[in-house]
Amino acid sequence: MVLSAAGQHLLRVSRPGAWGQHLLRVSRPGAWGHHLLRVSRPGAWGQHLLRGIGSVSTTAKGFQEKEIREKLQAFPGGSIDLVKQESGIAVLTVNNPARMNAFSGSMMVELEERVSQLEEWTEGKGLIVQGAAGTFCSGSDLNAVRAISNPQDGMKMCMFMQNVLTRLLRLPLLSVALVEGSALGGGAELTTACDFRLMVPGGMIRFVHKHMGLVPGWGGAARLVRIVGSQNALKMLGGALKVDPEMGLQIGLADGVLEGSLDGSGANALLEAEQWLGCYTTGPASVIRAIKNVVVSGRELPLEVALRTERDVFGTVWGGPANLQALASKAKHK
Ligand SMILES: CCC(=O)SCCNC(=O)CCNC(=O)[C@H](O)C(C)(C)COP(=O)(O)OP(=O)(O)OC[C@H]1O[C@@H](n2cnc3c(N)ncnc32)[C@H](O)[C@@H]1OP(=O)(O)O
Repeated sequence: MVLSAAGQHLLRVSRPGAWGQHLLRVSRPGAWGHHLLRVSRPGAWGQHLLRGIGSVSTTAKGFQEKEIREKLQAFPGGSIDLVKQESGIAVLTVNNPARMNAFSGSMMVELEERVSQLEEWTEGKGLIVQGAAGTFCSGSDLNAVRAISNPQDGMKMCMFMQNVLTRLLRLPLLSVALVEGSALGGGAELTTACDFRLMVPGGMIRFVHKHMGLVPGWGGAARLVRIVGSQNALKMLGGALKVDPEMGLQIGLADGVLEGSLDGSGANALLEAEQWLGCYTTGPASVIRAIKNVVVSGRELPLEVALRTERDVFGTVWGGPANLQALASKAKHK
């Protein structure tokens, strides 16, 4: 259900007149340029609203998702692979090693499809996002970038990726970016679309946009400010800083440093990441997903709406199987 009038606070990045003329407005609902924060509301007790709080509107003026999908498909290569595991932790792999896991156009479209699959995965609790072959992701495929370097197409690609990454972050799963090797440009933005970042020694997160004559456009700057604060974000973007694991920990970008691969296959780092994430995903899916939902609403919604959402989510777990079992076991929390 789309939030109704009083609670609707919409963050809109809108465009007056021609493509390329950017105006950043924080505004109220009504006219054009919608980025809607949607929450679903349970009709009755026990009804699960854990589809997450959000599909993002793709109806912003000038943005025809079908059209941009077709355009992106014209730049093939690589894949986005998804493995859903019995443990409730899925692994999403950015797979284009010949181009250091750069995002081709078809990979952008595949990412959207994988996010849709994860939105439908009701048993899921966690997600690890990694790159293939020991490196994370070198951003958008520069061959595709060159071919769609006109402002209209660039803006459409930007909106497509911004929507997809917003949906990724809002999934009712605790998500981790496993950063082995380099996360550059759009790859750095991708790391911020996860709840946590784990870095492997030698790993690097670097917003190289400035050197490309750009700023982040996939939502990476907005998310970065929320993660490390505006001072650090300014330094990272302004200096195109190479953030290694040590600096990552220091500024709060990294949540942990792993030992990393023993054999260069990435297997050990993935195992370590699964163990790390397992500390937070142990327990019933309904509860873990509810935890993510209340945190996302607290982070993204105005307080009044977040409190209402929290009540609604609370209603989905109160008196539920996990709650009743805990009461029956007279659990002590020493
Ligand atoms: C959203 C905005 C954006 O994301 S803009 C894109 C930002 N990213 C970049 O500018 C990355 C540019 N690439 C690099 O700096 C280097 O290739 C990095 C990733 C550091 C790897 O260096 P190095 O280990 O020496 O390998 P290399 O340069 O020989 O690369 C191997 C092959 O991969 C390719 N590659 C790499 N990155 C991209 C990319 N983003 N798009 C397309 N191709 C990429 C290289 O061109 C190279 O290909 P080839 O072997 O020469 O055919």
